[in-house]
Amino acid sequence: AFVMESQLIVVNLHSRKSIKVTGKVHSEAKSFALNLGSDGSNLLLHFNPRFDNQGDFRTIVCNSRQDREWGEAQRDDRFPFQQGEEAMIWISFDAKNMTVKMSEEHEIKFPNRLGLERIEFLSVDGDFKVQSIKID
Ligand SMILES: CCCO[C@@H]1O[C@H](CO)[C@@H](O[C@@H]2O[C@H](CO)[C@H](O)[C@H](OCc3cn(Cc4ccccc4)nn3)[C@H]2O)[C@H](O)[C@H]1NC(C)=O
Repeated sequence: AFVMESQLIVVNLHSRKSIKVTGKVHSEAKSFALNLGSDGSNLLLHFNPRFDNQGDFRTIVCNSRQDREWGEAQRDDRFPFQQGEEAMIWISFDAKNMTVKMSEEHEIKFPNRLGLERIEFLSVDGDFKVQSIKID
C-alpha cells in the first residue's frame, strides 16, 4: 500500500505570479490533492483529481477551506490525468479567481473565496510524486 505522505512546500506567491507543479501520477492512483493557501486550515484551493475515490470517478473536485470548514465543492469531469503518467499543473490567481491550467485547451476557474493576495502554503497529498515546482 502507498504510504500517504504529505509533501509540504512553503512558497511565497503573490497574486501576480503563477506556480507550475510537475510530477508523476502513481500507476494505481485513486486520488491526489494540491492544497494552496495560508495554512492547512485556510485554503484558497484544494485541487483534488479523483480517479476512483469517495464515489467520484475521473472527476476533479475543487474546494476552499476557511478555519478548517470546507466550502461548496465544485466538480469538473473533464479529466486530463492518466495513471502512471506525468502531469503539469499551472496555478495562477488574482483577487477574484484561481485559474488551474492543465494543458493548452484545459483550464478550470475557481472563485478566490478567501480573497487572499498571497499564498504561503502548498501541500501535495496522495498518489502524485512532485518532480518540480516553478514560480514565475
Ligand atoms: C454524498 C454524501 C457524502 O458526500 C461526500 O462527503 C465527503 C466528506 O465531506 C466529501 O469528501 C471530502 O471532500 C473535500 C473537498 O470538498 C475534501 O476532498 C475531503 O478530503 C480532505 C482530505 C485531504 N486529505 C489528504 C489526501 C488527499 C488526497 C489523497 C490522499 C490524501 N485527506 N482528507 C474529502 O473527504 C465528498 O467529496 C462528498 N462527495 C460528494 C459526491 O458530494
